[in-house]
Amino acid sequence: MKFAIYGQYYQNNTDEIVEKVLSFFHRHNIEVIIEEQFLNSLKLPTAKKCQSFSNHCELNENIFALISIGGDGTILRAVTYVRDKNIPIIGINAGRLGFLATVQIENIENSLEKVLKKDYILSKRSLLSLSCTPKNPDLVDLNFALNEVTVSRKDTTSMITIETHLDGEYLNSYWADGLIISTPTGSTGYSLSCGGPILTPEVSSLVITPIAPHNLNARPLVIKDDTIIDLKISGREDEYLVSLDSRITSVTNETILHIEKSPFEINLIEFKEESFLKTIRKKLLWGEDRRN
Ligand SMILES: NC(=O)c1ccc[n+]([C@@H]2O[C@H](COP(=O)([O-])OP(=O)(O)OC[C@H]3O[C@@H](n4cnc5c(N)ncnc54)[C@H](O)[C@@H]3O)[C@@H](O)[C@H]2O)c1
Ligand SMILES: Nc1ncnc2c1ncn2[C@@H]1O[C@H](COP(=O)(O)OP(=O)(O)OP(=O)(O)O)[C@@H](O)[C@H]1O
Repeated sequence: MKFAIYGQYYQNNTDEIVEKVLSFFHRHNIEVIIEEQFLNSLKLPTAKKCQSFSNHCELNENIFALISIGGDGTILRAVTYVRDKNIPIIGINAGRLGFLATVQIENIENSLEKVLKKDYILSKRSLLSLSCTPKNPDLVDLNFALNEVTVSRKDTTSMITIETHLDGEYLNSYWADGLIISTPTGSTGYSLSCGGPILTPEVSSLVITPIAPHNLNARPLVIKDDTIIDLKISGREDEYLVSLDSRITSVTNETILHIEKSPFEINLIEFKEESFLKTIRKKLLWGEDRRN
């Protein structure tokens, strides 16, 4: 059995967190491989003895799970290493919200113990894939998103028009700052901030949420997740922005975006005491009513 460790940032407490993880695995005689840049940032002597990986090709199906140390942003990056390899992700929350990264630092050992006993739930998360006509080199390799694909205006305060087709049929042209196509996982991220509904992770749906539309009659729309979405954008500037989770690039106005569900899923390791419903209550204060 072998585990991979990934982190994006080095902070005052990073060595302490990694030390907890490594000493647990050392006690259980389990091999660990650490992402190269993260490993180089660590000062911990025990970490220096571990092997490293520097890209997704170096992770294979022998890895039992990838441990992401950081916040939700780090999990989104961790997905770019795991891709379609079926390696589950465990998120240790060293950040603020930690909506996807649910293991708290004080529960590291307890949670890893449960992983070894297989006392966990694999939460299957759908992703979105993006392709463009004509092709855009920036969107060939990392063309998938766990949270959402967003289009938004660039270098202008002027709104853009987003002509939207679902399975080839015209839906409408949003006149707005942008448009979010969100997975169930992403429904608690950017889409939520723009008035979108929360989807539980297992539903087979996507949400189309406009960003500040100048219409009273454009509301978030829930659609089947096997729908093929085509977007054609026009506006005063020649380019607009496309983002996949936290990665962003510019695209010219003539480009047509094709968005559909990815052929693979990401498995997030969850523990019974940190279910999705508990997480929305705890981290989004869902349903909190101070009067009662
Ligand atoms: N106005 C907004 O709410 C807004 C704007 C831009 C991006 N985002 C979100 O941020 C993500 C990128 O993360 P980043 O770290 O690069 O940006 P960031 O540093 O601005 O952090 C975004 C915040 O969104 C939270 N978040 C991310 N994914 C989430 C999810 N699935 N459910 C609940 N909360 C979630 C993170 O915990 C963090 O607090 C995007 O995928 C998008 O969902 C939100
Ligand atoms: N390896 C790490 N060690 C210690 N702290 C970390 C580490 N990675 C991230 N953090 C802390 O978490 C913060 C946020 O990290 P990250 O970008 O992964 O998440 P985020 O998208 O901002 O989401 P969240 O709201 O969950 O923190 C960082 O600014 C830092 O304070």
